[in-house]
Amino acid sequence: MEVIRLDQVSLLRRTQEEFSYDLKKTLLSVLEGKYRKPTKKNVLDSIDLMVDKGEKIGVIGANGSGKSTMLKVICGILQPTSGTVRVRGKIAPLIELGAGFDPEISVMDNISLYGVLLGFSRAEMKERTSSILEFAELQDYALVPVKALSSGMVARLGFAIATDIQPDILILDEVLSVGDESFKNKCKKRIDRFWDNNTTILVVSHDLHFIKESCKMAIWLDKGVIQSQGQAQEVVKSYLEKVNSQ
Ligand SMILES: Nc1ncnc2c1ncn2[C@@H]1O[C@H](COP(=O)(O)OP(=O)(O)OP(=O)(O)O)[C@@H](O)[C@H]1O
Repeated sequence: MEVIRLDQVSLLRRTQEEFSYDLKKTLLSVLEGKYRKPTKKNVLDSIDLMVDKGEKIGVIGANGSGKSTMLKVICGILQPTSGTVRVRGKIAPLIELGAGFDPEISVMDNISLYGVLLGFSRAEMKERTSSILEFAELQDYALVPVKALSSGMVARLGFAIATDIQPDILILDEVLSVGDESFKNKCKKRIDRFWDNNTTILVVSHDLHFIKESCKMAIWLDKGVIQSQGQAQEVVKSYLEKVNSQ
């Protein structure tokens, strides 16, 4: 059964020049005749993708090739400029952990808020609050505003909420670097459990050995275009051939 489908998905983003827009610099460059109109670039270009339930897919490619952007489009964090995205089931986006938190309200209230963003009801989140606090090891911080937590604690909380129950789809960006060593081990164990079950997993990584060993399928993105997709062993092989020939 198909759980993710992208049809002709493209996403335009402003280039860095426009991003760091500076009026004084712009005026000067106009006066000096050096002004260049800022451009937009296709960060994702006509992506077609179909993912079946339970598949484990590695996403590889050079820096800036659009891997994280594609995952964010699948999670609904970014809207494509054109094309359609269809996702069936509950997604746990382990990407930009805690980005949806409200720093002014308490850890407990953020658990409800974040859970609702992920598609769970408030009543459901209330029942799960204690197990989430326990996993995040933040029981003593339940009533503290999130702005008073360290960044590692925020990431731990985000991870604990998103993975409290087994998601249908797990989105992982890079090897998890959440919290300290002992917390990392705890996260790894939880993810390994999802890996053994029927969860659909998409993982971005530069660790090609890990992708070959852990994922059956892989996608190679190059400048926003899918260069190749198929068996992980084959895709990694052709990616390495291209890299080594440069
Ligand atoms: N907030 C942003 N505003 C404008 N452009 C962005 C933004 N975030 C990323 N980009 C651009 O989108 C392109 C793809 O970035 P993305 O982060 O998806 O690449 P990536 O393949 O995940 O790279 P990496 O391996 O370095 O993590 C890059 O050219 C980057 O400069």
